[in-house]
Amino acid sequence: MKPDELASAHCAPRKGKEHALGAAEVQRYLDHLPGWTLSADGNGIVKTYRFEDFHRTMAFVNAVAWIAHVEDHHPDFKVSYPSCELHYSTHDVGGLSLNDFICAARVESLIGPH
Ligand SMILES: C[C@H](O)[C@H](O)[C@H]1CNC2=NC(N)=NC(=O)C2=N1
Repeated sequence: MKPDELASAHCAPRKGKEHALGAAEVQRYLDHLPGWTLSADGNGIVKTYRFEDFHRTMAFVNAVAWIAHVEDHHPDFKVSYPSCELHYSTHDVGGLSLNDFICAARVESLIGPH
């Protein structure tokens, strides 16, 4: 999939090692997702979003939760008063799949320029 197609794609059940993305493909997608980086263990992608106050942070958390519900793909959240760290990884492949990048791209579209 081309990186600019991620935000309009939908997650699909992806289970098993054959759906794990290789390092080159991971880097190609990360290059199109500003602020997203590989997690320390290399099995996930992370980004911290910053907000003016708790209300805005929680509005973001709820919007991302809706994406998770619709796409049936679920991030870990680390929530503080002015920030939310998102962590996407695909447990079913033991690493990164296309689903992680689709959701990250959808969050980027949701939040707009920042
Ligand atoms: C059946 C269902 O699609 C799977 O259990 C989904 C649900 N949400 C998921 N979320 C994440 N982050 N990783 C998964 O492997 C995963 N699997």
